[in-house]
Amino acid sequence: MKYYSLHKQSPIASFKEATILGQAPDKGLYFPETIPQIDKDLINNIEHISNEEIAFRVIKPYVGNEIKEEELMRIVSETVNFPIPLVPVTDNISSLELFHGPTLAFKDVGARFMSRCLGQFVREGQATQSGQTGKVTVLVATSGDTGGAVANGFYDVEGVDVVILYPSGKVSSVQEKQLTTLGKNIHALEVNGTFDDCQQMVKQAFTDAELNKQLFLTSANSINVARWLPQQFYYFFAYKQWICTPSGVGGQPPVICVPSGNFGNICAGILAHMSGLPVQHFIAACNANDVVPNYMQSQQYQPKAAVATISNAMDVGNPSNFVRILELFHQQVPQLKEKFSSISITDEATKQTMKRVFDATGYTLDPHGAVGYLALEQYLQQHQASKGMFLETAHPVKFYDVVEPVLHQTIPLPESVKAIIDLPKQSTCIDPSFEQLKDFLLTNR
Ligand SMILES: N[C@@H](CCOP(=O)(O)O)C(=O)O
Repeated sequence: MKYYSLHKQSPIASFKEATILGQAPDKGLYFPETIPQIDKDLINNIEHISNEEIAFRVIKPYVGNEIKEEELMRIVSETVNFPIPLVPVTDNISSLELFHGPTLAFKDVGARFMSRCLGQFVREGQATQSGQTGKVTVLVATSGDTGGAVANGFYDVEGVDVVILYPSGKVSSVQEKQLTTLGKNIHALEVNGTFDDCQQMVKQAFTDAELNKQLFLTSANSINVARWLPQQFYYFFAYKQWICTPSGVGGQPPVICVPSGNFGNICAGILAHMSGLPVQHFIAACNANDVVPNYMQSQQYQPKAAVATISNAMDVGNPSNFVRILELFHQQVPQLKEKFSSISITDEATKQTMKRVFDATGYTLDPHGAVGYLALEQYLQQHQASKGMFLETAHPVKFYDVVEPVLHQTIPLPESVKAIIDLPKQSTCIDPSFEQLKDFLLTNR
């Protein structure tokens, strides 16, 4: 598999090159030259195939021979070694629980896969250039969940330093502890700005000649193909379970609703579908950050400053991966509209949904899941013959300060949260200034 830059001004890259670079030199996102078609046997017999094998067969065409088969099998096995259950919530809505990994969010899948691939390339000595320190510096911007997952995935990985930028005061207290308490090779920069400022500073770093002469920088956001592509796995795991539920047993493919911020997750789902995974329709559920819902109405893509909401991991005003979605549909809006809708949900409606669903079913939604649930419910009201699932992208405990007062319930702390909740935060405060990021990187290399 080869990857081209969506800006079409950079040389074609291999999986290894695209992983190591993160973003193409012309600032474009890498995109696969072809969309591999999944062997029909995988879909037809999926309920008899292990998650490890599904993941291996899905990712293998994207990796090619750049990682040995037995090594790739080890990487995918370690990536998906926790449960990803599909849980029925009502007669026509199920929840794909993606929060059973180490940092309690869907980002664990991509972060674990990418950290292991990059670790392998570093060990092989292929991730350094002359004049640099021999270390790779992973830069990542987070609105909440990516930071913790990347910190956990890369913690103590030899030859890799991680620098996480997060918007001060705009992530939950559990998310902040996850990304600021590990120490060792993990450094947190608390930026006095928004997620978009953080993302912009990170992207600028990849194009700064002086920085790139002295440091080997890469990205662990979903702009990196090794973070983005493995997110396809759980759409296949969802389908494997879906066909065994009353909703899927007649062969009707699901509507899938994805709480969306940077749009890497839903973009991976659409890619899986285009490779052959049966899906009826995709819904991108957004909070008040409604750039994509607006685009679907007006066909005008107008990024705007992110606004803070209770589903903070989706507080993104300029989603990086929407360009990949347009590319998947060859920039054809009618085809896009047939398969993809986007709905914006307010904070008030999010809270009401959390309460209503808990009272009616006993199911605890986190604020992101509640946005997904409500958007799906609204869609199904207009499409009564359909049934679907939403992705429950994070554990409600990550947002206990929002969830507990709404439900009037206490959410028990899992061991992984108990272990960090009282640890001191270690972070460096900076302004949303590229020069300050650059100083930090050059001083701390
Ligand atoms: N929602 C994200 C924002 C970054 O998204 P990514 O998938 O590109 O890493 C977060 O939680 O940080």
